[in-house]
Amino acid sequence: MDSAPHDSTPAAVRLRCAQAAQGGRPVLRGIDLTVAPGEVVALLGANGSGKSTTIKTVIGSVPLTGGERELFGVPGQRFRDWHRIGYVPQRTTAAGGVPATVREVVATGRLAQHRLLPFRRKDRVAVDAALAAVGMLERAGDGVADLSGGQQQRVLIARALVGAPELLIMDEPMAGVDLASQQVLADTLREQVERGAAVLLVLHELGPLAPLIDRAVLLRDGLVVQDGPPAGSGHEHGHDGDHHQDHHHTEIRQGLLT
Ligand SMILES: Nc1ncnc2c1ncn2[C@@H]1O[C@H](COP(=O)(O)OP(=O)(O)OP(=O)(O)O)[C@@H](O)[C@H]1O
Repeated sequence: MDSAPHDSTPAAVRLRCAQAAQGGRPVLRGIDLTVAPGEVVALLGANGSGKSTTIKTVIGSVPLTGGERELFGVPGQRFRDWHRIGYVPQRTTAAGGVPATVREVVATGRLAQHRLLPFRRKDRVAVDAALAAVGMLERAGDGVADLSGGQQQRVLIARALVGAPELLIMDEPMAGVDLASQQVLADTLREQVERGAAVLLVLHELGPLAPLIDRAVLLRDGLVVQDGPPAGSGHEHGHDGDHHQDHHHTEIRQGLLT
């Protein structure tokens, strides 16, 4: 969890003064964001502050109207190595009525890997391993529509993990997830961090993931207003009794940002 990037190793994610609009209205007004290899960064902020839009500019589904984006040192427009990135969208976008089994959904996470060649044994092994990692192997043949919200979330995470990505991007992975699934997600994330993956995740509160977070980046109205170790992590600067120094830290500690 060394957050200091080596000079020769490009950041997994770099946004510089990123600007973006939603529905014709400016939403990001100049975001600077870096995720180093192996680093775990949480994006926090009130509803509408631009967290999801920031994630979407990183993966390219919302275009920048200004500023720059690099993935693994490559300008966003030229980046093609999508197998290096696992993405877990906000669950509402992938839920209801999908007529697919758990195994089929997770298998789509291998598409970038084998470039339209038929699935082979190692793909099947990878799918089973990802399902086992999130405790869903025994549900592999079930329809995703029959699962609880927390179980669906585990399936989406298995899909993102099945390609062993170097960068895992997750939008509110804990939202609407039961406690048992939250624990599975925290354990899964810890395993990814231990194998060296970088992680960028949107969170409403740090909650059970707090011990895994290297940096918390707080957004407000499309701007970064705080970027540093999460309060209470033991990494933060400052002195005991410095209560007045930074009320954003207090917001992060409380994890209540709305
Ligand atoms: N597809 C869209 N069309 C129009 N406006 C949008 C769209 N998506 C987001 N917005 C607006 O952009 C702003 C930022 O939204 P964004 O989803 O990035 O915020 P957020 O910080 O992720 O909040 P939340 O916690 O509610 O998801 C909000 O005002 C939102 O209403």
